[in-house]
Amino acid sequence: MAKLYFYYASMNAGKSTTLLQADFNYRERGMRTLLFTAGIHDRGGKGVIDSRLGIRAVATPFEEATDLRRIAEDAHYESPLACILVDEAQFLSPAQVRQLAHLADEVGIPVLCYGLRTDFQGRLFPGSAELLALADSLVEIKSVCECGRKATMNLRVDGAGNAVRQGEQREVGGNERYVALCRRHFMQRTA
Ligand SMILES: Nc1ncnc2c1ncn2[C@@H]1O[C@H](COP(=O)(O)OP(=O)(O)O)[C@@H](O)[C@H]1O
Ligand SMILES: Cc1cn([C@H]2C[C@H](O)[C@@H](COP(=O)(O)O)O2)c(=O)[nH]c1=O
Ligand SMILES: [Zn+2]
Repeated sequence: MAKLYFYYASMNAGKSTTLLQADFNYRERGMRTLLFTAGIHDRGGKGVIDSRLGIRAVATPFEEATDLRRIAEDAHYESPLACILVDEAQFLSPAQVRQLAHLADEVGIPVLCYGLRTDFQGRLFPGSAELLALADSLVEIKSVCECGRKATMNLRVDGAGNAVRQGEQREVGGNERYVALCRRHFMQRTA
Protein backbone atom coordinates (compact mmCIF):
# COMPACT_ATOMS: atom_id res chain seq x y z
CA MET A 1 0.00 0.00 0.00
CA ALA A 2 1.29 3.46 -0.89
CA LYS A 3 2.03 5.68 2.10
CA LEU A 4 1.90 9.33 3.05
CA TYR A 5 5.20 10.46 4.56
CA PHE A 6 6.01 13.66 6.45
CA TYR A 7 9.69 14.53 6.67
CA TYR A 8 9.82 17.45 9.09
CA ALA A 9 12.60 19.61 10.46
CA SER A 10 13.65 23.11 11.36
CA MET A 11 14.89 25.43 8.64
CA ASN A 12 18.28 24.78 7.05
CA ALA A 13 18.22 21.09 7.99
CA GLY A 14 18.47 19.65 4.48
CA LYS A 15 14.78 19.04 3.65
CA SER A 16 14.95 20.32 0.07
CA THR A 17 18.25 18.54 -0.48
CA THR A 18 16.77 15.24 0.75
CA LEU A 19 13.70 15.75 -1.45
CA LEU A 20 15.83 16.42 -4.53
CA GLN A 21 17.97 13.36 -3.81
CA ALA A 22 14.85 11.18 -3.52
CA ASP A 23 13.53 12.65 -6.77
CA PHE A 24 16.84 11.99 -8.54
CA ASN A 25 16.83 8.43 -7.23
CA TYR A 26 13.45 7.70 -8.80
CA ARG A 27 14.24 9.43 -12.06
CA GLU A 28 17.64 7.81 -12.58
CA ARG A 29 15.80 4.48 -12.49
CA GLY A 30 13.48 5.65 -15.24
CA MET A 31 10.51 6.38 -12.96
CA ARG A 32 8.30 9.44 -13.27
CA THR A 33 7.77 11.86 -10.38
CA LEU A 34 5.61 14.92 -9.76
CA LEU A 35 7.03 17.80 -7.73
CA PHE A 36 5.06 20.47 -5.88
CA THR A 37 6.24 23.46 -3.88
CA ALA A 38 4.46 26.41 -2.27
CA GLY A 39 3.88 29.33 -4.64
CA ILE A 40 4.45 31.74 -1.75
CA HIS A 41 7.97 30.40 -1.16
CA ASP A 42 9.70 32.16 -4.07
CA ARG A 43 13.18 32.41 -2.50
CA GLY A 44 14.74 30.74 -5.54
CA GLY A 45 11.98 31.79 -7.94
CA LYS A 46 8.31 30.82 -8.00
CA GLY A 47 7.87 27.09 -8.60
CA VAL A 48 11.51 26.28 -7.91
CA ILE A 49 12.77 23.88 -5.23
CA ASP A 50 16.15 25.24 -4.24
CA SER A 51 18.56 23.60 -1.84
CA ARG A 52 21.34 25.52 -0.14
CA LEU A 53 23.72 22.95 -1.62
CA GLY A 54 23.00 24.50 -5.01
CA ILE A 55 20.82 21.80 -6.55
CA ARG A 56 17.38 22.87 -7.73
CA ALA A 57 14.40 21.63 -9.71
CA VAL A 58 11.30 23.07 -11.29
CA ALA A 59 8.07 22.14 -9.51
CA THR A 60 4.37 22.90 -9.81
CA PRO A 61 3.61 25.78 -7.42
CA PHE A 62 0.58 25.31 -5.18
CA GLU A 63 -1.67 28.05 -3.80
CA GLU A 64 -4.53 27.76 -1.30
CA ALA A 65 -7.01 26.83 -4.05
CA THR A 66 -4.80 24.45 -6.03
CA ASP A 67 -6.40 21.05 -6.54
CA LEU A 68 -3.41 18.77 -6.03
CA ARG A 69 -5.53 15.66 -6.46
CA ARG A 70 -6.75 16.67 -9.91
CA ILE A 71 -3.28 17.70 -11.11
CA ALA A 72 -1.75 14.44 -9.89
CA GLU A 73 -4.54 12.23 -11.23
CA ASP A 74 -4.36 13.90 -14.67
CA ALA A 75 -0.58 13.40 -14.75
CA HIS A 76 -0.83 9.81 -13.49
CA TYR A 77 -3.41 8.73 -16.06
CA GLU A 78 -1.33 10.28 -18.84
CA SER A 79 1.74 8.32 -17.72
CA PRO A 80 2.02 6.54 -14.34
CA LEU A 81 3.73 8.40 -11.49
CA ALA A 82 6.04 6.48 -9.16
CA CYS A 83 5.99 9.16 -6.51
CA ILE A 84 4.74 12.65 -5.58
CA LEU A 85 7.15 14.95 -3.72
CA VAL A 86 5.95 18.11 -1.94
CA ASP A 87 8.33 20.76 -0.59
CA GLU A 88 7.33 23.54 1.85
CA ALA A 89 4.49 21.25 3.00
CA GLN A 90 3.82 23.48 6.01
CA PHE A 91 2.01 25.79 3.57
CA LEU A 92 -0.48 23.12 2.45
CA SER A 93 -4.06 23.61 3.58
CA PRO A 94 -5.58 20.78 5.65
CA ALA A 95 -7.84 19.99 2.66
CA GLN A 96 -4.80 19.63 0.40
CA VAL A 97 -3.20 17.21 2.88
CA ARG A 98 -6.39 15.13 2.65
CA GLN A 99 -6.10 15.19 -1.16
CA LEU A 100 -2.58 13.82 -0.80
CA ALA A 101 -3.82 11.09 1.55
CA HIS A 102 -6.42 10.17 -1.09
CA LEU A 103 -3.69 9.91 -3.75
CA ALA A 104 -1.75 7.49 -1.54
CA ASP A 105 -4.74 5.41 -0.45
CA GLU A 106 -7.01 5.34 -3.50
CA VAL A 107 -4.67 5.95 -6.43
CA GLY A 108 -1.68 4.09 -4.96
CA ILE A 109 0.97 6.77 -5.37
CA PRO A 110 3.46 7.25 -2.51
CA VAL A 111 3.47 10.89 -1.34
CA LEU A 112 6.56 12.34 0.33
CA CYS A 113 6.03 15.72 2.05
CA TYR A 114 8.87 17.87 3.39
CA GLY A 115 8.32 20.86 5.63
CA LEU A 116 8.62 22.75 8.87
CA ARG A 117 6.83 21.50 11.95
CA THR A 118 6.47 24.87 13.69
CA ASP A 119 6.62 28.57 12.92
CA PHE A 120 8.65 31.42 14.47
CA GLN A 121 6.34 31.41 17.50
CA GLY A 122 6.71 27.69 18.06
CA ARG A 123 3.19 26.97 16.78
CA LEU A 124 2.21 24.30 14.29
CA PHE A 125 1.52 25.35 10.70
CA PRO A 126 -1.95 24.15 9.57
CA GLY A 127 -0.45 21.88 6.89
CA SER A 128 2.03 20.41 9.36
CA ALA A 129 -0.69 19.80 11.95
CA GLU A 130 -2.74 17.86 9.39
CA LEU A 131 0.30 15.88 8.26
CA LEU A 132 1.23 15.04 11.87
CA ALA A 133 -2.33 13.78 12.29
CA LEU A 134 -2.62 11.80 9.05
CA ALA A 135 0.78 10.67 7.79
CA ASP A 136 1.66 6.98 7.90
CA SER A 137 5.27 7.83 8.57
CA LEU A 138 6.74 10.78 10.47
CA VAL A 139 10.45 11.23 9.91
CA GLU A 140 12.50 13.93 11.61
CA ILE A 141 15.43 15.35 9.65
CA LYS A 142 17.93 16.49 12.25
CA SER A 143 20.12 19.56 12.39
CA VAL A 144 22.12 21.26 15.11
CA CYS A 145 21.74 24.43 17.17
CA GLU A 146 24.77 26.68 17.75
CA CYS A 147 25.16 24.89 21.13
CA GLY A 148 25.32 21.43 19.57
CA ARG A 149 21.87 20.27 20.67
CA LYS A 150 19.25 19.28 18.12
CA ALA A 151 17.70 22.34 16.47
CA THR A 152 13.94 21.91 16.49
CA MET A 153 12.73 25.53 16.50
CA ASN A 154 12.89 28.47 14.10
CA LEU A 155 13.73 31.91 15.44
CA ARG A 156 12.72 34.88 13.25
CA VAL A 157 15.23 37.73 13.49
CA ASP A 158 15.30 41.34 12.34
CA GLY A 159 18.11 43.06 10.46
CA ALA A 160 20.09 43.47 13.69
CA GLY A 161 19.71 39.81 14.65
CA ASN A 162 17.14 40.47 17.38
CA ALA A 163 14.27 38.04 17.92
CA VAL A 164 10.95 38.91 16.28
CA ARG A 165 8.05 37.72 18.47
CA GLN A 166 4.98 39.06 16.66
CA GLY A 167 3.94 39.06 13.02
CA GLU A 168 2.27 37.10 10.26
CA GLN A 169 2.82 33.36 10.31
CA ARG A 170 3.95 33.43 6.69
CA GLU A 171 7.07 35.35 5.80
CA VAL A 172 9.39 34.04 3.14
CA GLY A 173 13.07 34.24 3.96
CA GLY A 174 16.30 32.38 4.43
CA ASN A 175 19.31 32.47 6.75
CA GLU A 176 19.13 36.29 6.97
CA ARG A 177 15.63 36.06 8.54
CA TYR A 178 15.56 32.76 10.44
CA VAL A 179 17.91 30.86 12.75
CA ALA A 180 17.32 27.22 13.69
CA LEU A 181 17.78 26.70 17.43
CA CYS A 182 17.26 24.08 20.11
CA ARG A 183 14.16 24.62 22.29
CA ARG A 184 16.22 25.93 25.20
CA HIS A 185 17.88 28.66 23.18
CA PHE A 186 14.65 29.47 21.32
CA MET A 187 12.90 29.99 24.69
CA GLN A 188 15.75 32.14 26.00
CA ARG A 189 15.83 34.34 22.89
CA THR A 190 12.03 34.79 22.78
CA ALA A 191 11.42 35.20 26.54
N1 LIG B 1 28.30 24.09 0.32
C1 LIG B 1 27.71 23.25 1.16
N2 LIG B 1 28.20 22.03 1.35
C2 LIG B 1 27.61 21.16 2.19
N3 LIG B 1 26.49 21.44 2.88
C3 LIG B 1 25.96 22.65 2.72
C4 LIG B 1 26.52 23.62 1.86
N4 LIG B 1 25.74 24.74 1.92
C5 LIG B 1 24.74 24.47 2.80
N5 LIG B 1 24.88 23.22 3.29
C6 LIG B 1 24.01 22.53 4.24
O1 LIG B 1 22.76 22.29 3.62
C7 LIG B 1 21.74 22.23 4.61
C8 LIG B 1 20.55 23.03 4.16
O2 LIG B 1 19.97 22.37 3.06
P1 LIG B 1 18.53 22.77 2.51
O3 LIG B 1 18.09 21.60 1.69
O4 LIG B 1 18.60 24.08 1.82
O5 LIG B 1 17.70 22.88 3.87
P2 LIG B 1 16.14 23.08 4.17
O6 LIG B 1 15.38 22.75 2.92
O7 LIG B 1 15.85 22.15 5.30
O8 LIG B 1 15.98 24.51 4.60
C9 LIG B 1 22.37 22.77 5.90
O9 LIG B 1 22.61 21.66 6.75
C10 LIG B 1 23.68 23.38 5.45
O10 LIG B 1 24.67 23.25 6.45
C1 LIG C 1 9.75 29.65 10.57
C2 LIG C 1 8.95 30.23 9.46
C3 LIG C 1 9.35 30.08 8.15
N1 LIG C 1 8.63 30.61 7.14
C4 LIG C 1 9.09 30.47 5.74
C5 LIG C 1 10.50 30.95 5.50
C6 LIG C 1 10.90 30.15 4.27
O1 LIG C 1 10.43 30.85 3.13
C7 LIG C 1 10.14 28.83 4.45
C8 LIG C 1 11.00 27.69 4.97
O2 LIG C 1 12.09 27.46 4.09
P1 LIG C 1 13.14 26.22 4.25
O3 LIG C 1 13.00 25.49 2.94
O4 LIG C 1 12.73 25.38 5.42
O5 LIG C 1 14.49 26.84 4.40
O6 LIG C 1 9.09 29.09 5.39
C9 LIG C 1 7.46 31.31 7.41
O7 LIG C 1 6.76 31.78 6.50
N2 LIG C 1 7.06 31.47 8.71
C10 LIG C 1 7.77 30.98 9.75
O8 LIG C 1 7.35 31.17 10.92
ZN1 LIG D 1 20.96 25.54 21.62
